[in-house]
Amino acid sequence: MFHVLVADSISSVGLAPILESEDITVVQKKVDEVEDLTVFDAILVRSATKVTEDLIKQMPNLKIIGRAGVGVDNIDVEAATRHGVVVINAPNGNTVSTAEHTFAMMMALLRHIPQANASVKSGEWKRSQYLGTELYNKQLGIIGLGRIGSEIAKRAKAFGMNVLVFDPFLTKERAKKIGVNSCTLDELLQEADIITVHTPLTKETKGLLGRDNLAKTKQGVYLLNCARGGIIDEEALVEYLENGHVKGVALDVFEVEPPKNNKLLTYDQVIVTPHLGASTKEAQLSVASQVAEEVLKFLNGKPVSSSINLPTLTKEVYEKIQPFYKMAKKIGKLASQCMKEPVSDIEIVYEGSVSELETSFITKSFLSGFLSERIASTVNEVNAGIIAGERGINYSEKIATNRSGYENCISILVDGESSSFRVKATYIPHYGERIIEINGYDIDFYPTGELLYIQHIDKPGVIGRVGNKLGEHQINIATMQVGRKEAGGEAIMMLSLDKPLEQALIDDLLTMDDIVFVRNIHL
Ligand SMILES: NC(=O)c1ccc[n+]([C@@H]2O[C@H](COP(=O)([O-])OP(=O)(O)OC[C@H]3O[C@@H](n4cnc5c(N)ncnc54)[C@H](O)[C@@H]3O)[C@@H](O)[C@H]2O)c1
Ligand SMILES: O=C(O)[C@H](O)COP(=O)(O)O
Repeated sequence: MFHVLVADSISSVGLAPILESEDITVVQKKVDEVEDLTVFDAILVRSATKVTEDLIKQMPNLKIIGRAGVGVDNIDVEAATRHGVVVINAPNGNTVSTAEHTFAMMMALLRHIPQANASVKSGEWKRSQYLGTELYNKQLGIIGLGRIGSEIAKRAKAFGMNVLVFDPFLTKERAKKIGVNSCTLDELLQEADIITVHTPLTKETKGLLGRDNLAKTKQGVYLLNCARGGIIDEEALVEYLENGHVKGVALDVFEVEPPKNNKLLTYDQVIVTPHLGASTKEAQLSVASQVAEEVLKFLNGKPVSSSINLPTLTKEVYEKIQPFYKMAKKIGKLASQCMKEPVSDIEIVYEGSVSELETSFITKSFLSGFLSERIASTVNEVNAGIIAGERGINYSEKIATNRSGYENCISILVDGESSSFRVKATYIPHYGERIIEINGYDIDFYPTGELLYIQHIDKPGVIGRVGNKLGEHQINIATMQVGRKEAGGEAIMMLSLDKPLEQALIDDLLTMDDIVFVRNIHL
C-alpha cells in the first residue's frame, strides 16, 4: 500500500486515478495538520506548501514530489535530488490560463475595470473619471517568449497590437514562426506602451525591471507581472508610481506572498490578484490529472516523463557515468555563459572510454547545464532534449574517428547566430575534470567556482595589467592559465578568482589595450 499526501488544494476530479486506486491511501491535509509524516511515499503540492529539506528529512519514505503546476521554486529540488526523491511537475497544463489571465489584467488595467466596478457599487456614476486606452495599435513588449509569452503574443496580434519581444535565447527562426519582432531589452523598454514579463525568477531576472531599466521606459508606460514576484523590483516601482512615470500596474504575483504591508497595494492605479494565473477549472483539472498519472506510473515502477531532477538510470550505470555526467553539465554552463546569444546547433563528440557509455545521458546532461542558464529551473536531463527542440536548437552526438591521445575526451561545438564556441574536456580518475581546449587554444583548468575568461592579444604586459587591475579592486587570483596558437596572435586567459567581478570592472577591463573579450563565469 502506498501513501500519498495531497498538501494543497488540487482538483479531486484530476486526482481521481490516485483517489480511486485500491493500492493507494490518500490524505488531503496541510503538512502541519498531519500527525505522522513518515508514512508517505508521495507528496502533491501547488505553490503554497514549501517543500524544504527539513520537510523532506521528516518524510523518510518519500519517493516522489508532484507539483501540480509549473514553478518549482517552492520545492528544494537540490535537496530532493540529494535525498533520491524524484520531482515532477505539469509544465503545460496552466499555460493558456495564465496567458488569458495576463490578458484579462491588461484589459482591466487600461479600462480601469476594477476601479469602475468598485465605484458603481458604492453608488457613484463617474463616467468621465474612467477614460480608458485601447490596446489596438499599441506596442506590447513581452519579456520572455516561452510557453506563456508565446500565447500572449498570439492573443496580442489578434487585438491588432504590435508585439516586441526580448528573450536573449530566442532564435530568429522561432521569432519569425511566432510572428513577433525580436529586439534588445533597451529597444523594448524605449518603445513599448505596455510591458509584460514572462520569465522565470532567476538571478538574472530578479529586479530586471529595476530603477535603471524603468528609467528607460516611456513616460506613461503600463506594466504587468503575472510570472514571479521580484522580476519587477517593488521598491523601484513605488518610486516610478510616485513620480507618475508609470501610469498603471497589474500584478498577480509579489515578492512576498501573501503581500504584507506592501505599499503597492495602496495605489489606485495598481490592480492586483492573489496569484490566480493558473486558477481555472481547466488548468487545475489538467495539472492535477498530469501529476496523478505520473505519480501512479512512478509508484507502479514505470518510467515517468515529466521528472525534473533524476534520470532513469540503474545504480550501476549511474556510477560509471556520473563523472562524465557532472563534467558535461559544467561544460554546458560554461559554454552557455561564454556565448550569451541564440544558438542553433550543438555537436558533441565522444572519444575513448566515454564513448562506450550511455552517451545520450551525458549529452542530456550537457544540454541541461547549457539550458539551465537560459530557461526556468525546471530543465534537467529528462526534459533538456525536448526543451532544446522547442527552442529550435538542433543537437547531435558522434563517436570520434580519430584519437587525440586522451583516455577519454568530450568535444563540443556550439554554433550561435554570430559566433561559435568550441570546448574539449577530459576526466582523469582521482584527479578530476579538466578543460583542455577552448576555441582551438590549448589550456588546462579545473572547471569550478568563479572564473574569468579573457580573450586578448598575446603581447608583453597584458597579463600583468589584468593582474594589477584585479589587485586594485582587491580581487584575488587563485589560479591562472593562458593559451595561444602563435606568438603575437590572439590568446586566452582563464583565471579562477575568489569572488566574481562587478560589471563595472568588466567594462573597465574591456577598455584596456589588447583586451578583446571578457566574461565572468560561475560554475
Ligand atoms: N501567475 C501564475 O499563476 C503562473 C502560472 C504559470 C507560470 N507562471 C510563471 O510564469 C513564468 C513563465 O512560465 P513559462 O511556462 O512561460 O516558462 P518558460 O520556461 O516556457 O519560458 C520562460 C522564457 O523566459 C526566457 N528567459 C529566461 N531568462 C530571460 C531573461 N534574462 N530575459 C528575458 N527572457 C528570459 C526563456 O528563454 C524562456 O523563453 C514563470 O516564472 C512561471 O513560474 C506563473
Ligand atoms: O508556477 C505555476 O504553475 C503557477 O505559479 C501557479 O501556481 P499555483 O499552482 O499555486 O496556482
